[in-house]
Parts: sequence; structure tokens; C-alpha cells
Amino acid sequence: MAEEAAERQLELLREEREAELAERRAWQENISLKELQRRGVCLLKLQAANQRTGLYGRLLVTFQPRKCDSDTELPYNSFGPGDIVGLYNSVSQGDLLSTGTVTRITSKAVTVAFEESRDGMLSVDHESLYRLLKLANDITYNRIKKALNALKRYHGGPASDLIDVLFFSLDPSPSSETKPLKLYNDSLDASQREAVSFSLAQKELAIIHGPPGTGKTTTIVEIILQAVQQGLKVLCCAPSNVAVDNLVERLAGYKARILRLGHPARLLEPIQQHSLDAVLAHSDSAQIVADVRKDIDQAFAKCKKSQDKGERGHFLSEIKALRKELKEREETAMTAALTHANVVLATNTGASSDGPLKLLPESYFDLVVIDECAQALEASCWIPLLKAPKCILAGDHKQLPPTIISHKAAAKGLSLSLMERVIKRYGEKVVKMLTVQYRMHEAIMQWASSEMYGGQLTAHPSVAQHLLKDLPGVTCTEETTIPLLLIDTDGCGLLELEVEDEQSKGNPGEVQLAGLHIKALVDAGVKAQDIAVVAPYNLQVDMLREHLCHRYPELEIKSVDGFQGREKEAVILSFVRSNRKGEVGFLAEDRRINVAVTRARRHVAIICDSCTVGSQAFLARLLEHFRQHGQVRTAFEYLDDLVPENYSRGGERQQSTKAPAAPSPKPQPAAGRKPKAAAAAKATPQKQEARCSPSTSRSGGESPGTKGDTNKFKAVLEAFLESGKTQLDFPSSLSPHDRMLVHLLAEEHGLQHVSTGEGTDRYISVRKKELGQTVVAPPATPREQQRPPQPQDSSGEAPAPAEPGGRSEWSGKVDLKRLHLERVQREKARREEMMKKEQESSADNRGSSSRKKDKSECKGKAAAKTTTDSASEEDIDALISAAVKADNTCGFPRCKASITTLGQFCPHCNRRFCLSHHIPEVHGCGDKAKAHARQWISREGVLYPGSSPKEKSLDPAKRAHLQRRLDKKLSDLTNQRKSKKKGKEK
Ligand SMILES: Nc1ncnc2c1ncn2[C@@H]1O[C@H](COP(=O)(O)OP(=O)(O)OP(=O)(O)O)[C@@H](O)[C@H]1O
Ligand SMILES: [Zn+2]
Ligand SMILES: [Zn+2]
Repeated sequence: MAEEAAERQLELLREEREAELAERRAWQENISLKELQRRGVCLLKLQAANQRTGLYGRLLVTFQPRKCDSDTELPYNSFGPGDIVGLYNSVSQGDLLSTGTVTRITSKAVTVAFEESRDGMLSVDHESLYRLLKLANDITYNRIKKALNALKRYHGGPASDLIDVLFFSLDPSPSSETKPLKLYNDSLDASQREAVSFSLAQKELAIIHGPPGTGKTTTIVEIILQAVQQGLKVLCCAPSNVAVDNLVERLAGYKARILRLGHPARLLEPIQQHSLDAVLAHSDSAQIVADVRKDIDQAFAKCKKSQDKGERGHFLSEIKALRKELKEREETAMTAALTHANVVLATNTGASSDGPLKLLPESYFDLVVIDECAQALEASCWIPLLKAPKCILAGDHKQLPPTIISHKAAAKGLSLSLMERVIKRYGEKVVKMLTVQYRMHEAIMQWASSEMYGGQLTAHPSVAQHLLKDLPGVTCTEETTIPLLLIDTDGCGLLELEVEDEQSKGNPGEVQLAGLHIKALVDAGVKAQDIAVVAPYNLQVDMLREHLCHRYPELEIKSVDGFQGREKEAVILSFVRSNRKGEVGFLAEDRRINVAVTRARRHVAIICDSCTVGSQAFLARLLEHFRQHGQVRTAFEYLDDLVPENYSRGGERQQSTKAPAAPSPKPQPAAGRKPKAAAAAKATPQKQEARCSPSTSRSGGESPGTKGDTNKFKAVLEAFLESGKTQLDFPSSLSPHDRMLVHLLAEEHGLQHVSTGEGTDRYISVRKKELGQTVVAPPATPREQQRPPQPQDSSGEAPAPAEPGGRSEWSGKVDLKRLHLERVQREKARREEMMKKEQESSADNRGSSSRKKDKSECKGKAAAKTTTDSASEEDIDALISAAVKADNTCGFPRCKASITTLGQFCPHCNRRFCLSHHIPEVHGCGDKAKAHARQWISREGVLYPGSSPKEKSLDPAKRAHLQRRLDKKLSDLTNQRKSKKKGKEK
């Protein structure tokens, strides 16, 4: 039995290994180093800051980002202790200099232990730049392989019966009688106590099923303490360093004699002091060992300096001898440390017999405990399992299984954990489930309990009703008083990005919404460090980081998979997927969703497109739970500048603007949001027609014959613009497609446009915007500059843009993706501009230029241009033409687009911009515009698309008139200067 199983595991493992290697090869061949760094598997431009000799005579080198780089922090990366990395010269594509193991990683430095290289010498100097690349981990693979081979041949060792039980050729023995226990932790609840006594009473096998927050670790710690109390030697493992450290930390609190093998991931003192390194450092032989190491370092240094080949040979053999001595002394000290401990802790692979454990006799341990067993490869569990007659497995197989690269191997069973496999066979007989959870508000727990845990969970009274508002310093707002919030983007056009070749997905609209919700929480006093943003896709995680990290450095942003095992007071989930096909990808894994939701203690906000996401039954039930027990908001309530749904392409969703999807018990909205919410509700009445069937054909939209309509509506709107009227209502008889056209045309003409009314009575109102928003000239010229480069839409889902030249202006095609991208860019642009301003003002302060700082700081650009030009030529004409040019180009930094015919004036900064940059958010006036809009909304109770609604204080017609006069004056001035110049030339 065991042989067959081991053989099969080996085969799957080989397949997995091949997939892993193939992936790495693909990375190295097709992906730039920069991209690798972005993916977190490569660190570029590192300097060696420090090197010394470590345990086993290995060379320890600490690398830091290049000193001259302003950023002294390492970029985001997935390096962790125990990872195998390759060292390369930074400049060349270069050969591998050496491979090593990461021993330590902080935000600023990474330390790598290099094994003795072939010639006994790896020279790392302090001037050169290096790069580290994560390599496929041979060591892990080899250790697992070794354990499986040992399992295949296992005969007569301590684990014989256990192996038979785990492969079902022997039934688990009946429990032994035990006397009542005296608990170390007497606050254990009934289910925990039961698990403890059950585990101790079992002969070969016990499983503790610990759903999220049920005190699994607490229970394991008690079991281990009891076992030690009974005189047993315990080997305690987990698949990850983090999980092992967690146990170390908890056990350390009880003064148990523990020893941690391998490299702790965390640098906390209570953990470090139990690491083998630290224990050895405090042992009697430490001084001698240190001396030997010093000798090695010295010999190394001499060897490096020496030119003479013979002399170098001499040093090398000296090093060799010293290393041998070091090894012997270390092994003696290690054996002493190991036998002194009652509990030895390591990762599964760290428990390998090629590590320190080889120093112990075969039957040394009485009990093996494996935590997070449901997340471990079964094969890796066999490394520790072969070392004892009894095991206790703990974990939750309703959370994510180990990550497997090869889909084939996963499908053939590699992702099935030992824990799950055994539970399937033995069931109740070997399992105890913990049922009281100490993390989540009842409303959060309820869904997970009924979907994943047979409805057996209860919330401990200390958490059952806890909310964000109960945290110190947090005020009562709408957001802090609800445990569940669903922010629904359905119909808002916030589609996922389609990145070719990328299986990862991103959704910029959801990034923005997350930012807004975080702001609401932080404004209410929730600490950023108590909030996590979690997304199922790495691309989205990257985008979230880019958008949010600088504003909230303490905010944690992680993938679902990366956040397993963790918790936060507030968790914001961005589900990303929003497409018409109803594709949910990664979200289709129930266990992933379970993990995502159950990380939260007091508040979960899900940001998603309920239409796409709800196409899957499991997810639909989750959303339903939120609707019933939480609050639902439409994304419209958040984004002032959201494209109205009527923009949706292909006429598929156009009239389906939609308000909160279900009548939910809505607490009084918070002051800041209320008007908008009300407005949204007004502008988007409740309407639940057949709005989202992903399979609906994409008809309509751009049928021929559109052009006539376009011109008709255009004429109507232009007449309206010329007129003194402030509002124009279109008849409700317009077809959906016509409505879309009107929306588009109105937008292009700088008009506000809102749909009002119910069902067949629905109609569009168009209003003139405030003065500043008036389009200076009807946009009649080609609008290339208005469109940033468009990502090619290979799927053909979005209507392709017409050829730039022959494009009829308002063909009814709106590129939603472009709008998303723009939204993301706005933030970036604003930052850039701020930086630029800062630079400029500091230049001013230094007095390096004679120019005076322009009063309307926004004119800085014109001023800059003027000065540079005047500095090079003294010609007054050049000065004038520069000024004219500056006047005629967009006020956005570095944008050279002309605004003489096409341009818009921003009332917030008094600058004029090209059509790409006129939106306040794009050029950095977003906040002002929002504040303005909010003020307006709170007065009027109406939401206008676009962030600057019309101003009522001045008659709009009058304003428009004023604006036109102002513009005319400006262009007159320009022309005067032009003709003056021309005159002079003649
Ligand atoms: N019997 C108990 N009484 C009070 N609090 C408890 C009890 N058991 C566990 N807790 C608390 O619940 C929280 C989670 O406990 P623990 O870390 O043991 O959970 P876990 O199940 O291992 O977590 P995870 O879900 O991440 O695996 C801790 O804050 C712990 O103090
Ligand atoms: Zn502005
Ligand atoms: Zn511009």
C-alpha cells in the first residue's frame, strides 16, 4: 500500500517539478529582468553590504539596494527564508556566480547563505552590483523525494503502524483511557478540551479540524504541553516558516524547552532566541566555534589578497581543515541542544534527515504534530511522519490547499492533502472539529459556517457583535457600524482589464473604490494597519499597491492565497472579475472565497460586479448573504465621475441603471455620503429588468444609419447650447441606442446628462454645465490627442475604434477601458504634477533662476518655458512667442497639445487644458472639483455625472456668455501678439 502510494506521489511530484522548471525557464527566456522583479522573483541592483561566516561555515552575505538609489527599501518581492536564490552580476545577463539560501529578509536587506562553492571561494565585492533570482528549489524537492523513497522502503521503524493506518491497511487502534487533564490554559472551550483529550488518547492518529479563528493553535499548544508533561519528545512541524514561528512564539510563553530548526521568518526576539543558531551561540562551545569561524574569515581574506597560486592553495587547504573542525564542534553542540529540548520545531522540509535531525537516533521522537496540514503537500508531511509512532494533524481542509503549478498533477491528486484524504476515509473516528470561533462578527461567520462547516460554528460572545466602531479611537459612521458591505459595480462599466498573455487580472475601477472605502474607514478613525485589502489576482494586488501604498504605508495589500492564516479588523475584498462572459476564474474555488471572507474580524467589504460574480452559484449565495445581512451600495455612490451605465457598449445594459439591489436595513447614511447616495438613488431608480445575461448578443450600438441620428442629435444639442435655455429634456420615446447617443454627444459637448424616470417613462435631461466647463469651441477637429494609446482589444469585445482620420465624431463608441486607465492615471498625474511643482518651487527658493514665481502657481509651466527660452536668446520676440506658445498649449506638465481651438478652462486652477487633461482629476484638481461637486450635491440633492456640476449662483447663460468673452479676449490677445511678431518679421 505504502509503496504504491509513495511511488504515485513520486510520479506526481516529478510532474510538478517539471512544470516548475518549465515555468522558470519560460521566465528566464521570455521575461525581462524588470518584469521578473515586478513579479517578486528577482531583485536587481543590489550591493553587498556585509559578509561573514555563518553556521556550517557558510558564507553569509547581506545585500541591500544600491546606496545611491533614493529608495533604500527592497522592492516588493516573494523572497523568504529558505528560498534558493541564484547570484548574478547585475550588469551582464551573466552566468550564475553561485547559489545560496535566503536566511533572512527584511524590508531593507536580504541575507543569503552560500554553500561552499567548488573552489572554496566565492568572492563578493562591495562595489559591484548584483542581482538575485529565485530558483526552483532543488533542496525541497530532493528532501521530499528522499522521504518518499524512505517511505517506500520503510521497514520496522517507529512509524510502521502509523504508516499502515495512514494508508488504510490497518484500522486506527481504539482510544486509550486517560485520566482528567490539568490544563495549562484553563480558558479552553468545550470543543477545544475535547480535541485535547481526544488527541492525547488516540494511539496512532488524531486530526484537529480548526475552522478560521477557532483556536487551532491554542489547542495544539495545549496538546504539546500535555505531551511534554507526560514525558514525550515532540517534533512539531508546519509547511511554512510563518506557521512554525507562530507555534514557537506561543510555546515560548509557557517556558517549554523548545528548539527551532531552520531559519525563522520573523525576527522577533522570543522566536529568535529559540533558533538553533541562537542556542548554539549561547552554548559553552560558542567561543571556540566563533574563533574557528574568525580564523576561516581571516584565511579567506588572505587568500583573496594573495597573488601567488601556491600560497592560495595553502590557504584553501587551511580553510578546509578549519571547516572540518568547525563542523565537528558544531555537531557536538547541536546534539546537545537537540536533546535538551522537549519540543523541536521545523518546517516539514526542515525536519529532513539531511539536517540537524540526523544527529538524533531513529526512535527519538514519540509524537509528530503537523499544523496547517491541509496546506501541505502530503509528500512533504512524510518527512517528519517517518520519525514517530503517532501523529496529530491540524488544519482546515476547507481553506486553500497547497499551491501546485502543474494542473495535471493537481488534478491527479497532488493537491489532495493528507488530512483531507484521511478524513475522507475515517471521518468522525479520527477527527475533532473546533466549533467556537474567536475572530468574526456573527454576520461574517454565519455565511462560512453554513457554506463550509455544516452550520456548526458559533461566535464567542466576545466577538459575536463586535464592530469597527468599538475599536478605540473609531467614531460611529455608517461604515464602522456594519459588519458586511457590498459595493456593487454592476452596470457601472468598471470592467476588468484584459491584458494579453496575462492570466492575471486587474480592475482599476475596483482599485479606486477600494481607495474610497479605505478613506472612509480611515477618516472614521480606523487605523490603516487594521485594514487589509485582499484580491484574488496578483495583478490587482500590484495595482492596489501602486495606488494605495504611498497614502497608507501600513495598509496590508495581499492576494487571498497570501493572506491565508491571517486576520484583520477590516478586510476589503476586490473580486476583480467583471466581464460579459460571466467568467470568474480564480473565484470559482470555494475555498479561496472562504479564506478571503473569513480573514475579517469586524468588517468585510466586497467590491465586485454582482452580475459577473453572481453567475456562479456559490458566489451568488455569498452576495445574497451580504444583501440579507449587510448593506449594499452601488459603485455609483462613490464615483462622481463614473461613466453612466448608459455608456455601456453594444446597447446591452443601457437602460439598466440600478440602485442598491436589495432592500437592506440601511442605517442613517454618514454625512459625507448621504447626499450622493440619495442622488444616486434618484438618478438611478430601482430597476431590475433582464439586465445581465452574459450571453446576450451584442447587437445594436453601431448599426449603419447611426450617423443620421448622430447628426440629428448633434444639431439639437448645438442649438440648445446656443440658446438661453438651461435644460433640455429628450422624449422618453427614444430608443436605448438613441439614449446612448444623446449621452455621448452631451458629454462631448460638455453638457450634463442624466436619465430620470421609471421604465418606459425614462428620459434624458441635458443641462449646461457651469461656466468653467463650457467647451470653448465645438470639437470639430480630429481628436487624436484626446485618446491615449488604446490597449488593443484582441477579444473583440469592445468595439474597435474607427480609423483616426475617417472617424465620424460621435459614432457611439466609448472605450470603457480607456476610461478606467484614465482614472488610474489621474492619480499618477496628480502626483507627478505635485512633484514638479515642488521641484519648481525649490528651484525658485534657491534663487537659481531670476524668474518670479507665478502667482497662479499653475502657470509655472509658462514661466518655465519663458525663462529657459529667454536665457538662451535675448530676443524679445522669442520671449513673446514662448509666452504665446505657452498660452496656447495645454497647462498639463509636459503636454504640448494645442488648445487654441480645443481646450477647456479649469475653474479650480485657472488654467486651460487640452481635452485629455481638462478633467480636474487628470491634472490635479480632482479633490477641489470633488469638494465643489459635493457642496453642490448637498445643496441640490442631485448627482450629476462629471465632478463639477453646474453652478447656480450665476445664470448659466450669462456665465457661458462671459466665458466666451473671456476666451475671445484671450485669443485676441494671442492673435495680437502673433501679428505683432509677424509684422516684425516682415
Ligand atoms: N478558549 C479561548 N478563549 C478565548 N480566546 C481564545 C480561545 N481560543 C482561542 N482564542 C483566541 O482566538 C484567537 C485565534 O486563536 P488561534 O491563534 O489559536 O487560532 P487559529 O485557529 O490557530 O487561527 P487560524 O484560523 O489563523 O488558524 C486568538 O486571539 C486566541 O487568543
Ligand atoms: Zn484645475
Ligand atoms: Zn494636455
